[in-house]
Amino acid sequence: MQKPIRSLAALRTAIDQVDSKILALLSERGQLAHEVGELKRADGETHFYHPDRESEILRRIMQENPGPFTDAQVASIYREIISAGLALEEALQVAYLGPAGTFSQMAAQKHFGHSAQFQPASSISEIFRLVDSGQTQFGVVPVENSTEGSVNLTLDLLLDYPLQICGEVQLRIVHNLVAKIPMAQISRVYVHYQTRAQCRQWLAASLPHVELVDVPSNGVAAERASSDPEGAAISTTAAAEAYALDILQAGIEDNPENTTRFLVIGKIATRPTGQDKTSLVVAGINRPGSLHALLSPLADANVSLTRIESRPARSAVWEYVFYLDLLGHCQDPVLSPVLNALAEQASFYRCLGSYPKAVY
Ligand SMILES: C=C(O[C@@H]1C=C(C(=O)O)C=C[C@H]1O)C(=O)O
Repeated sequence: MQKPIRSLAALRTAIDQVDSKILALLSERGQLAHEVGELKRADGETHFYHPDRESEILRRIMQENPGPFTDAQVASIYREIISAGLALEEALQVAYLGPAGTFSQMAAQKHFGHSAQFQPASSISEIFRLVDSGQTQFGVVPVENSTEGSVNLTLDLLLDYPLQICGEVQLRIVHNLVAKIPMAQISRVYVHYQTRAQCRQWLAASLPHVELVDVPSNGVAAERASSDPEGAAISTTAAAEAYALDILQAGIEDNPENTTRFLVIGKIATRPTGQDKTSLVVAGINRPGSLHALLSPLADANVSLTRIESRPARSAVWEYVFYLDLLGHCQDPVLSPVLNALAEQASFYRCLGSYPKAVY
């Protein structure tokens, strides 16, 4: 039998009733989270925030999602609910690479929700300084891009500071040509070097004769374009909005899958969730077969190595350290003895942290 077609007024009444139920449930959830906070305080815990528990919640919600919303949509709604509850218990301060409107800010908001307190930093080094000195509890730093590869400065700073990686965020990076003027009037494009590398083919094909001006961030690119009567920028939609620029062409990145991975740095350790990654820095003795010897405990135990990157050791010329990302948590019964074996083989070993894999 066909469902009777409901009138617009009836549908709106039904939506109002659902909204009231959602609101009552949100309040109930907020009250429960508050009680958890009270328990934690009574137990002498200094942190209310538990990224491991949050990623378990988001994964479960995505698994149970009946539609019509996508998994990413329900996850981001739940992220905001958790973030709002958290803000009532503990003000989380998070440093990101500013100014406002950058991908780092979007990554920070994707991970912590909009209710955290965000502090723009002028450089990646400053983010590490802010977290190390306790001025912010967490920082979000870019570590690799699927088109351009590693952010070397982040890798080096991870070794310089005694901080922990406590999360990762993946963000699809969409670049746009933005300006106040039509395409034909553009003589200059303000662009960050990473962005320029990710849009190289598009720039060569679409704007071959314009001057490309290097700027320190995608946000500054938009700012400069807004005060140049012949200028355009490659920037985010948020920065275009902030500086009243039009989007002349959206999605100009050469690789349609262009994604950046960010790390969350802080001083807390996360417990295993069953869906974790561990990041290490190791060095072998400089002789034939030493990398093979270092990695063989991983291969023997069937541990997945998701990334390996080498960087100059900076202690001696032509010596290297290796950054490894593995699947699993350092406290997992399988991984823990493997890491001990690896540490024994290595001339240098440091675990940068175990953390839940990016959820969406
Ligand atoms: C409520 C808790 O604390 C915080 C808030 C959470 C939530 O709103 O679900 C989840 C993890 C923590 O960041 C908890 O640990 O269960």
